Amino acid sequence: MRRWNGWGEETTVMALPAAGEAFLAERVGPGQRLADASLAQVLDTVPVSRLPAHPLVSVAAEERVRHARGQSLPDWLAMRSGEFGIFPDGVACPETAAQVRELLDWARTHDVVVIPYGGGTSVVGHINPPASARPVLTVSLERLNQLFEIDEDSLLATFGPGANGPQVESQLRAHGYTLGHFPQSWELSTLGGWVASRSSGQQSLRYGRIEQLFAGGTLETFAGPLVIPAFPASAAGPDLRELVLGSEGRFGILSEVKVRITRLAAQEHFYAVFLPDWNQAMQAVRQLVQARVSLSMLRLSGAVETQTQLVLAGQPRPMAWLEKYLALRGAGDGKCMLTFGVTGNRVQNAASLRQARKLLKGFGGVFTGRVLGRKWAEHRFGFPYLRHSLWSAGYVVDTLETATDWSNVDNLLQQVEASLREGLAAEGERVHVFTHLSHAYGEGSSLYTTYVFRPGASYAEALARWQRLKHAASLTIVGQRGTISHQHGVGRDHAAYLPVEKGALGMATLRALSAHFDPQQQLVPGVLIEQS
Ligand SMILES: Cc1cc2nc3c(=O)[nH]c(=O)nc-3n(C[C@H](O)[C@H](O)[C@H](O)COP(=O)(O)OP(=O)(O)OC[C@H]3O[C@@H](n4cnc5c(N)ncnc54)[C@H](O)[C@@H]3O)c2cc1C
Repeated sequence: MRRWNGWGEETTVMALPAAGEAFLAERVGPGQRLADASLAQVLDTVPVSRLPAHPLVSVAAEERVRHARGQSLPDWLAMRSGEFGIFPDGVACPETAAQVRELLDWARTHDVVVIPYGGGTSVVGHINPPASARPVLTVSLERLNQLFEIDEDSLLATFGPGANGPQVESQLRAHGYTLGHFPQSWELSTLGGWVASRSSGQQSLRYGRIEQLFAGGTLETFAGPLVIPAFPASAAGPDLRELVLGSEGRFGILSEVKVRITRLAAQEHFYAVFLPDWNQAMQAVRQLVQARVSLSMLRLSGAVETQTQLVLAGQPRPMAWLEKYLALRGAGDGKCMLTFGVTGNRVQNAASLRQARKLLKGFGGVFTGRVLGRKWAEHRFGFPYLRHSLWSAGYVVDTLETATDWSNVDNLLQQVEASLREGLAAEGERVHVFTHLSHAYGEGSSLYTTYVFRPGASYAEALARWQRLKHAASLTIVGQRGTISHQHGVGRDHAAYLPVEKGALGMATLRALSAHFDPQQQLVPGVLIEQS
């Protein structure tokens, strides 16, 4: 069963090795454990629903608790402390597009606020019910998860929006296809959520971001259904898919999603290479993508992330041998690990691997084969579980991400890291910060930063610390030419920083679109566009 107060399946655990705990204690101090609330305690705080009865709407307390929060750090603290504050008044799980329509019509009649809910994996406060005088209905698309149609000539597949990663892939793989969209939240996040929040998967280098995969579909809005047909390409004016991508539920509910699919590859392997220092590593990655070497993923860890990963691997002896070997080959202190994948047929993969190895060798890269790459692939969806073991050990972990052009990547990285590292200095606290580049493009790269800190003596203190860190990093990002989000979206947590990026006219355009599709502002108010 899915955890009600954290990530993933209750039975799945990713342990923090003893060496990992010691490593963190050395960097930020001994852990500080806070007591968790029980589900029974939280259920006692759920108020009576304000919604009128409807056959598709459940007002059961547990259902409302389980759909009240996503996976952001404030969500995590709310769930662990039991202080949710606000719950949706009800949860509906439509099974057909017609039921989605029916629920919107009903919400309009009864002046109900509506929150489209995919997998609830948002990390920026997308799906949290707002404080509102109107009742709030969460519409979970989880039962609308089928593959409706597959066009094998055109490589197009039509799904219900609530299909999560495993449901998308298992239904496509049965026919020999893949979508190739693998965000780290793949286990729980959904097609509709990916489109609505402009998601990026780990293998976007081969398959593209969701923008490239989303071919069309239907958005049910308060102004009626917006049907977007799929074309291989079109010059028929502005592309309406762009209205839906990143709309974060503000314009309507996706009830059907058409995606571009790919035949399953014959072969796929992941490899690890260590580069002597950050500068050479970054140049190597830039050249790999600009030379269009055909890789399916790459992830370049900075020196601190590399060191942290080797400790968290929990195998001190083999890692010590590896480090000795790498140092002998010129990748000592300051080394950076690059993990990359090749996907295709044997001939294509052999050629790509040869090209990549040759280029990386020119930057002092030490090739270590497939072992670490295989480990990455095995655990690629497992790392989010580490938040639990870190929490039990008394540490808070969160991540943030951005993207910028190559000429600014290093500057932005250094500044974001510094803003986090020094963010709690006034109260004498240290923050362990590390970064990787996860999605590289010809013109620039995404930056994905993880930070670990101690919660302090109370939940309120933990939240205040996070707010300070998040605000400092967000100001740095928008002030230094980064986007406020490369893949997590805007939600509530980034909404205040969005105007810097979009400008006054851009924000006015978004507001006008929202008013057009949702005149009474019933769809996730406060998300994407701050309430005035
Ligand atoms: C551990 C972890 C790892 C993550 N890794 C990645 C990653 O690698 N790449 C990445 O891109 N993101 C990642 N995320 C963020 C998150 O998974 C994505 O934003 C994802 O796209 C959200 O999908 P969801 O189905 O869970 O949507 P939800 O969280 O349920 O909703 C997100 C937004 O989409 C809207 N929405 C959902 N479904 C619909 C619909 N059918 N119609 C209209 N609007 C809808 C909601 O109203 C909300 O505004 C990660 C999150 C976690 C917790």
